[in-house]
Amino acid sequence: MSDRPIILGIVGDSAAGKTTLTKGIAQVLGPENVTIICTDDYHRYDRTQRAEIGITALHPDCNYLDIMQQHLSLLRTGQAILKPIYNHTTGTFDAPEYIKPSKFVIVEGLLGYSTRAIRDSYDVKVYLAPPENLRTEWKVKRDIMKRGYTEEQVLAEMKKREGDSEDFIRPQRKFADVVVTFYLPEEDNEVNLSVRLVLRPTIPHPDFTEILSQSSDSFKPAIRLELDRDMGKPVDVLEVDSHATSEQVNELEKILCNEMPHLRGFCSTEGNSEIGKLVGTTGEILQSYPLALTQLIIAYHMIKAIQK
Ligand SMILES: Nc1ncnc2c1ncn2[C@@H]1O[C@H](COP(=O)(O)OP(=O)(O)O)[C@@H](O)[C@H]1O
Ligand SMILES: O=C(COP(=O)(O)O)[C@H](O)[C@H](O)COP(=O)(O)O
Repeated sequence: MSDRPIILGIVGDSAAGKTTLTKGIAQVLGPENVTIICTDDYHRYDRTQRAEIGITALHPDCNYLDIMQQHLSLLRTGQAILKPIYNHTTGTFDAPEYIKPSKFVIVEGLLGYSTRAIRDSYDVKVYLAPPENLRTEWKVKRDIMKRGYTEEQVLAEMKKREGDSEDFIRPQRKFADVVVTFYLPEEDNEVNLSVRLVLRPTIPHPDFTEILSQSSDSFKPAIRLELDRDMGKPVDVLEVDSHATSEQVNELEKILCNEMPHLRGFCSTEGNSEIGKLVGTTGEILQSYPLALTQLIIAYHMIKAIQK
């Protein structure tokens, strides 16, 4: 059993869904067992300074990556840090906060896999890659509702950031153990999101062969495991369609929960009504099976890491 904190990285561009997934995983692991760190706190410049210099928050030079790395090393050995705080409302920094790591630490942000030393700090690495049109929709709505911007301002900022997204954010995908893509299926009238999980062989995934055997060329179940390539390398891909039924979801949950008794309370067979819930872009509460299964699979890896 590991007696140091287990560290999960969640990386992706702005409004890719990092905070939403982080909260969902913390709920499965028990919020009292989880310390959440947002790496926006390691911005080197405040909003006014960034505008003056003409640099975006996505550029490595705009962040104290060295201090982030020091802090992750300390957290990994169970030591406390004095973490800066970037305030998204004011665009400036608040007084730093003292943080002692809990059993699990989730580190979410823009540049979490950009150096070798930082990457080596994690037990599990997740990258969020929604299609760009969906991310734009999420960012516009979220930044209007929560961060006080207008639609024009958000779109102009995204345009300004595009070069840095391409150069510094997206290349980090290749370092992830799991790449998560929520997307809107093409079928007419579909409003719920499906998920595509790229499972790299960098960590041992649950045994999904039972699911693999159910697929065939002529029959495409709502939950399926496929072999594919991602960034040129062979990977397993677990697809969960938005229209998967609760019975189909339960089958997958059983695979996870039989191996990991701690997760049992979160399998919907046991009737947990909270898993997969999220706050939508207009503040509405939604519930998604694809999100619930994503939360469970990542929580599975965190608990597995603690057992090592
Ligand atoms: N899995 C999801 N399903 C539906 N909507 C989502 C999902 N993830 C994120 N969103 C929406 O996108 C918005 C931005 O997500 P958020 O988690 O704040 O992104 P990030 O932390 O990466 O900036 C959220 O306000 C939420 O409404
Ligand atoms: O891109 C992000 C990261 O946050 P998230 O991933 O949660 O979107 C923020 O916009 C910057 O940290 C600061 O920018 P601003 O000047 O808008 O505060």
